[in-house]
Amino acid sequence: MPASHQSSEKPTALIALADGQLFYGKGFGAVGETVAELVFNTAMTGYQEIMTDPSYAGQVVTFTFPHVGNVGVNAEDDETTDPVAAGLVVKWDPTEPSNWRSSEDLVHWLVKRGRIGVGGIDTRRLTRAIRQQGAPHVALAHNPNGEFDIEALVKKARDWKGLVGLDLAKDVTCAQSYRWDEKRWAWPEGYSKRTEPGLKVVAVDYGAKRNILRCLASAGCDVTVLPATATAEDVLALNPDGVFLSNGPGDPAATGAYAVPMIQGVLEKDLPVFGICLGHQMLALALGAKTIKMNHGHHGANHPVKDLTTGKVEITSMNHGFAVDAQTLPAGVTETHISLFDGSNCGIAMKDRPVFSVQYHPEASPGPQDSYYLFDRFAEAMRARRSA
Ligand SMILES: NC(=O)CC[C@H](N)C(=O)O
Repeated sequence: MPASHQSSEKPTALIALADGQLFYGKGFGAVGETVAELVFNTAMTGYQEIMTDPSYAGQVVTFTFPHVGNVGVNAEDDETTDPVAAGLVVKWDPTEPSNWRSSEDLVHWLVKRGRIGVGGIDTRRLTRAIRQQGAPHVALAHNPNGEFDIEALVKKARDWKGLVGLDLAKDVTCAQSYRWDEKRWAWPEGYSKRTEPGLKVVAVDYGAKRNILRCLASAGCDVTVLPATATAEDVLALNPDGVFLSNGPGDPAATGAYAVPMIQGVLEKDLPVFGICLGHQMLALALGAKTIKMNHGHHGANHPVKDLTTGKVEITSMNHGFAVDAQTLPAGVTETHISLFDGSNCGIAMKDRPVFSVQYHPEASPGPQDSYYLFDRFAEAMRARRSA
């Protein structure tokens, strides 16, 4: 069993919460400081996908599962080019990786990519603090000589303005449009390319995870990705069969300032539209509903969701700190999915139109694959429109 950080060792990392609570640990990865919102994730696998999920911009992730780093890091599982989460907090220090796909260990990967890790933390206590006070603002510091200016760190955490009102999609979106043809990973060939003619999908990138694009390709879509600030004219000029709205970081209300007019322009045409997570929230805003900040959000790979249209329960992957307020859904829009943890909204659809979205992550990366059917539902809607 790896030893967690012992209190007799001099701590080399500090997590300072805005309310003054301090958590000392052992630093690894990059040296330095960062200020962010602190969330916890309950997934037992997929730390690499979690660290590289662009929706985690502005957040430090506490892993409630203790064995993080044990399968190393590989060249295939990044959800975007670099880690986006601001840092990670774990109970056990990462051990030597053991996995046939591992090409690097987590610690060096974090060093190269400038992300701080903190080990030896009582993550149950920290998670309880997050649940009790709502996702706190924190300053994370890693200093090998163990010296910390505690007051300054607490002040930095306190002064940080937080995610409400913050548009981060602009920071993580692609700079230019591009085509995507890689399909989902499968044994034994790994990733393969879509070669057959496909349904033309424009995916608007607010911080898209690669596995979402792969799921679209596997469902038969010929995907063109456009930057977050694309207008309805840009989207419609490509004459798509359907429009996809991606996940992404930050406050949907802030990103909605430019995304909502684009979505409303697209909705004037009778096109299938599918949104995931931030894309779900912005579709809801475009339809006239409101979003709210949750207490500590949902982050994990074990979240039960009920599909109200079929009565089926799916176990899902989630990562969101905002939610659509179902009370504000206008006439003509139904709630299609709810969380069985807290009843919060997890999906909407327009009545009589193939326009729908979910709050969770059907691309399952990391997490269960119960919800892949949504990509097929989107593809079927596009095929139906073509043959109408
Ligand atoms: N995964 C996502 O797209 C997250 C959406 C949004 N930033 C939230 O935290 O709720």
